[in-house]
Amino acid sequence: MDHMDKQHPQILLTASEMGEADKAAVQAGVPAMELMAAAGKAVADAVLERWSRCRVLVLCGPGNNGGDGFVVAQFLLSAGWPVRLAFWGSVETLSAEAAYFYQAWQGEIEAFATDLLDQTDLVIDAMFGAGLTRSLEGKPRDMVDAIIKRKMPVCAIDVPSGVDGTTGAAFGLVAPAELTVTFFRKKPGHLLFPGRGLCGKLVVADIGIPAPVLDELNLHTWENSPELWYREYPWPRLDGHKFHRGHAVVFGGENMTGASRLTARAAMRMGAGLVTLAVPIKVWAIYATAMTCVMVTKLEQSQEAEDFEELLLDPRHNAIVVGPGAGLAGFERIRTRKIVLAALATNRPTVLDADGLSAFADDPKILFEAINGPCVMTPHEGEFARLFPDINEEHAGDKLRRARLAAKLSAAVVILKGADTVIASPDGRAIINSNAPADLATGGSGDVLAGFIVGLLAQGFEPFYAAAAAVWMHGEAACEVGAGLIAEDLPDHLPKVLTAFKKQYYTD
Ligand SMILES: NC(=O)C1=CN([C@@H]2O[C@H](COP(=O)(O)OP(=O)(O)OC[C@H]3O[C@@H](n4cnc5c(N)ncnc54)[C@H](O)[C@@H]3O)[C@@H](O)[C@H]2O)[C@@H](O)CC1
Ligand SMILES: Nc1ncnc2c1ncn2[C@@H]1O[C@H](COP(=O)(O)OP(=O)(O)O)[C@@H](O)[C@H]1O
Ligand SMILES: [K+]
Repeated sequence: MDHMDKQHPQILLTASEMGEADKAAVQAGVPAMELMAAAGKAVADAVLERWSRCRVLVLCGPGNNGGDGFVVAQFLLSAGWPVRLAFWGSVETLSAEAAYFYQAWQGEIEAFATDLLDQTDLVIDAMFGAGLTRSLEGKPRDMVDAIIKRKMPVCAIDVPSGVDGTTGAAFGLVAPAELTVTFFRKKPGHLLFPGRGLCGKLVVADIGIPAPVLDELNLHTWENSPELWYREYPWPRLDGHKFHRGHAVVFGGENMTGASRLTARAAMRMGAGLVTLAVPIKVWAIYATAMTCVMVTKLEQSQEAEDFEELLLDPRHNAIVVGPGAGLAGFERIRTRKIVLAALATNRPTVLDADGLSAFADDPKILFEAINGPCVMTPHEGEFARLFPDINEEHAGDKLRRARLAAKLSAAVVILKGADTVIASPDGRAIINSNAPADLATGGSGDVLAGFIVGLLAQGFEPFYAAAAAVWMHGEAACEVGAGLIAEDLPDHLPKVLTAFKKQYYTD
């Protein structure tokens, strides 16, 4: 836990946390004026680097986002670019620093009008920042509408106006940016959809806020990176043997037999010393012929759950996964529930995925009450809605909060999957993943993820870190495979990912 440092470059700041950091910086002696000057310069530098000289329109809003816009405009003008500036707001309500840069702007100040776009090649969106909580209306809205219709290139300051920096939600219309320049640290809304898709390339600029100001804040959100968890990673011991690396147990069902096979193979690849697939006797042959390094064990007809319990009496079976292909049709639902409850009763690290979650849709409380040990749940949005309908409704549009509340309610680490997977701990910490390519949207990739997690749990990795590490490795493996990825490829590309990871992070 100690390594999830608040000063980490991976820490993410909500709009109000950014405000607090800003205040603390000013108290520490960095003038607000200097912060704004540095912010505007950083944006201008990023524009000069990305675009060649062209006609720029800077759209300034009523707050400090607009203040940054005045600075950018002046820098670009001084660099010899043709710049026009339009302001929507009132001079009287500008902050002292924004008012200063308003005065310092050497060009004309025009009113918002969409025909300004006729003579424009590049728009600088300095209308609203990350703290916006309602839709744009009136002139700013008309402007955004026109920018979208004309498909104009946009550089956004802090966030594309209309995106909530804290949640990534979009209020009404938002003009997508090609480049977004934000300050000091990323905000969750840069990583969560739809915000992430509207930011284009994201640049984080240092504007002189001293990192130690973060120590005083109560921060608990990070962008996923090995930096957060590599120090705790269960590296194989030089003198180790397979029993040092744990023994994962995977339950496999009768119909979707591929799912748990993917899970079992993924657990082996992740480094579990041994993996046992426990399956109903009538499908045993199917599994046994398909698996090689994975052991396949039989569960007797109509007493599968009891046999599963018996298997778990052996304390060397130190991590369990139930869900992929477990089955929900007819009697299978009851069996899946029993198997899940048997796993949870051991209080050993358990991963619940897919059917292992959906089997409790009628009464999720039974599941939550049974969770008394380390547990990682991996719902996709559909499964999440089944287990946490109230949280889902009440906090629609706020994935980070939904995952956090679900983790708290269930006392499990919750991995809310998707293109912007969130990993939440019951203690309130959360990590947003950002390395997963869209190629992962393919059947079976979630089953592989469940296997990666259990593989790390078997080796003794703490569940929150195991969850974050597995999600990151999953994304890296998918990047290794590239386009055309099928789920089978993921475990088989993991060795390259693990090797590169070890090369960069292992220290004896
Ligand atoms: N450390 C920092 O926090 C720094 C922040 N800076 C800039 O400051 C910005 C934040 O400034 P502000 O807090 O002033 O926020 P904004 O610039 O987003 O402006 C908020 C203002 O707009 C009004 N408003 C909000 N929603 C509206 C709507 N839908 N329609 C009409 N008016 C609306 C609010 O009442 C408020 O007056 C950041 O995005 C960034 O660009 C930079 O100057 C550098 C330093
Ligand atoms: N567009 C996307 N970009 C990145 N990752 C994605 C995307 N869509 C899905 N994923 C990831 O792929 C996996 C899919 O899991 P899941 O929905 O359980 O599928 P399945 O049940 O077929 O295995 C999850 O890890 C999810 O985060
Ligand atoms: K903006």
